[in-house]
This record gives sequence, C-alpha cells and structure tokens, in this order.
Amino acid sequence: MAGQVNRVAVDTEGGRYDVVVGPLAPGLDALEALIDGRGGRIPLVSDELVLGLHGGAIRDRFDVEPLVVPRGEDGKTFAVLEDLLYRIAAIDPDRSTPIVALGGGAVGDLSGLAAALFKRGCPIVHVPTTLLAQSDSAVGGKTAIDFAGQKNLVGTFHQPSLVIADPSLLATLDQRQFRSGLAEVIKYGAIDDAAFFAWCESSIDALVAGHVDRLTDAIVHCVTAKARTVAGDVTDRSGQRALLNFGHSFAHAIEAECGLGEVLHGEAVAVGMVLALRFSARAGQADASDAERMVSLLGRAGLPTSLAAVGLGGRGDRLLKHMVRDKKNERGAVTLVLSHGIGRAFLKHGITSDQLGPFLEAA
Ligand SMILES: NC(=O)c1ccc[n+]([C@@H]2O[C@H](COP(=O)([O-])OP(=O)(O)OC[C@H]3O[C@@H](n4cnc5c(N)ncnc54)[C@H](O)[C@@H]3O)[C@@H](O)[C@H]2O)c1
Ligand SMILES: O=C(O)C(=O)C[C@@H](O)[C@H](O)[C@H](O)COP(=O)(O)O
Ligand SMILES: [Zn+2]
Repeated sequence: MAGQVNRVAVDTEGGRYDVVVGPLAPGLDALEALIDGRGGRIPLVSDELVLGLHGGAIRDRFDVEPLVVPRGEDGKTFAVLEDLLYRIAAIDPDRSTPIVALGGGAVGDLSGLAAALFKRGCPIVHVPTTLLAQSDSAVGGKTAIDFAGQKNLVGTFHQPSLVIADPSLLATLDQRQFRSGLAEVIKYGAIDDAAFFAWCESSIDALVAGHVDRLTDAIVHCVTAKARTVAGDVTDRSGQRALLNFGHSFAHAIEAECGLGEVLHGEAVAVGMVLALRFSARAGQADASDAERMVSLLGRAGLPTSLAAVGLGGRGDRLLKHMVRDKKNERGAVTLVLSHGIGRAFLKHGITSDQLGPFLEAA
C-alpha cells in the first residue's frame, strides 16, 4: 500500500538485505543506519536528469559526491565504467563506505559493477527510480556493461546492501520508460504465477494510470518473487534463476540488432515473451491462446508485441546470429525459457538453429 513501508528480505550466500518499498524517508533511515557514522564522502552515481529530479532528498541528508554518468544504455560501456572508477578513486571512500546508485536499471547495472570492482568490492545501495528497476533490476545482484555489441556480456554478481524503492518517484518518468517497466512486471506472472498474471490483467488500467497503491503492490509482489527465485540460485547456475530470463534471449537479440539503447529493454522483453510463447506453441508445449492472452495484456500496457512493431518486420532471420551467442547457451545449442502456458515457464536446452531459424524467419 502507498504510504506504508514494505520490507522484503532477500537472502543470498553473502547474507540478507532489505528492499524497502514505500516513501523515501524510512529507506533513507535504513541508509543512515548502514553508514553508521562513517566519515568521508559517499559516491552518488546518477544521470543528470534523475539527479536533478530526485537527488535532493539524498544530497540534503548525506555527505555525497554526485557522479553523473550518461543516461540509459549509453552508460553501460567500458569507457564510462573506467571513467566512473577514476572518479570514485578520487573520492577515495574506504571499503565499507557504500556507493549509492540513483536511477534506472542502467545506472544500477553500471554502479553495481563499479562497486564490485572497486577495492575488490565495496557495498552498493540501490535507489531505483524506474518501474523496471524497482520491480526487477535493483534486486538480485546482477551487474553488467554491454560489450562487443552484446548485452550484459561483462559483469559480476554483487548483491546490494540495501534497496530503497519509492514508487512515488515514478510520477516523473516518461510514458515510454514507464510502460517498458510493465513488461518486467508482467513477466513475473508469466513465469510461475498465473494468479499474478490475472491480477495484472485486472489492474492494468490502474497501473498504466500510475496509481501509486497499485504500483506499490506490483513492486512488492515482483521483488518478493525475485527474492524467492534468486535465493536458491544466486549465481544463475542451477536453472532456477534462468527463468527470470523469460523472453530475454529474443529480447537481447532484438536490442543488439536494433542498436543497443534504440529499443528499450522492457519493449524488447515484451516482444520476446510473445515470441517465447509462440515458439512454445509451435513446439507443442503450450496452447496458441496463451500467446494471444499475452499479446492482449501487453497491448493494453502500450507495449510492442511483434517484431514489426520494433522495426524488425520480416527481419527475424537476423536475430539468430545474436541468439546463438546468448549467455545461457550450452554445447553449441541454444537454451531458451519456454512455457507450458501462462505461469508455467521452463528451461529448455539443446534447441538447434534448424528449429529456431525457420520460426524466426516466419515471425
Ligand atoms: N540487473 C538486472 O537484474 C536487470 C534487470 C532488468 C533490466 N536490467 C537492465 O536495466 C536497463 C534498463 O533499465 P531501465 O528500464 O530502468 O532504464 P534505463 O536505466 O536504461 O533508463 C532510464 C531512463 O529514464 C530516465 N529516468 C529514470 N528515472 C526517472 C524518473 N524517476 N523520472 C524521469 N526520468 C527518469 C533516465 O534518465 C534514463 O534516461 C537495461 O540495461 C537492462 O539490461 C538489469
Ligand atoms: O535477475 C535476473 O537473473 C534476470 O534475468 C533479470 C532480467 O530481467 C535482466 O534483464 C537481467 O539483466 C538479464 O540478465 P542476463 O544474464 O540475461 O544478461
Ligand atoms: Zn530484463
């Protein structure tokens, strides 16, 4: 509920951290407790827009040094990472001083990687400001930059010490970015929670309208689901965490083919989830109606649902060259998250280019 503080505990190999969902002030109290009187300036990584809009509450209360990085995917590069590390080194925080990341998933992924590397690992605190980051990316400890034209090719697992998610910050987000986040929210229903998918269907108009109570409920639900999934497979090895990649093999290929940053991550995930359900139906694993149900919900969320809608109409064949390089792949074959229907995703290894290629060409 809006106005109420929700705390979700995330258990990992390195210990437990809290995701505080609700008004900013209690989250900042938790940050103060974490800092525990440590002297020295705290690096605050953000982009210019977000720092201007939402940096005030943190700057007023803490001794921070703002470190501005480029907006969006442009910030997830080696050059930006190197420059950021130089600027953190100039502040010279000690190893127990947290770096604070204020922004969307791109700022979070970049800052998390910088924190993992600096002095071989210092704490990272995420203050996510997009729906996507509050419901998904700030939790779970995946950090990354893009490399060699591939999404998230270089990164680490580095769990945050604290996540502070205030849904009221989403009011300043532009519609396209906001809707992009809805794709990852809907993903949590598609993976293993048909009841949550149905809740999304009945709540989508309120979510699109930015109703803070409903957004808070959605974020708490997604974070709780992510915490549960990540806890059993923190470093993405057993196949459990891989389910969070539903739609992502297609999505990352779409992002790479269109030019990283051109199509938003959530937009690509939306198309990717439809393709995953259609491929599942073609493989006899799901009913065709599940893909149509997904198309309908994503459409109501204002998200693209076809390759044509992201400028790749008739170009599905080009996605294969990216998909054969996906990080989940093994033994020269493609691994995909497929589905037996809404809420019933599963991991499938050993998919050949002969199976995937004709599907993509026809998509
Ligand atoms: N680590 C993970 O588990 C994980 C999960 C999902 C996605 N990701 C990554 O996250 C990135 C996408 O993140 P994103 O969707 O948050 O977008 P983003 O971080 O790429 O960009 C967000 C944009 O919105 C602006 N913005 C942010 N908050 C705002 C606010 N409150 N008001 C106004 N403008 C605001 C920013 O200036 C920026 O231009 C991708 O790189 C994706 O790969 C990572
Ligand atoms: O946390 C995870 O695990 C996820 O897969 C969440 C995804 O939404 C996210 O886009 C993640 O960054 C993808 O990771 P990658 O390993 O496929 O690069
Ligand atoms: Zn994602």
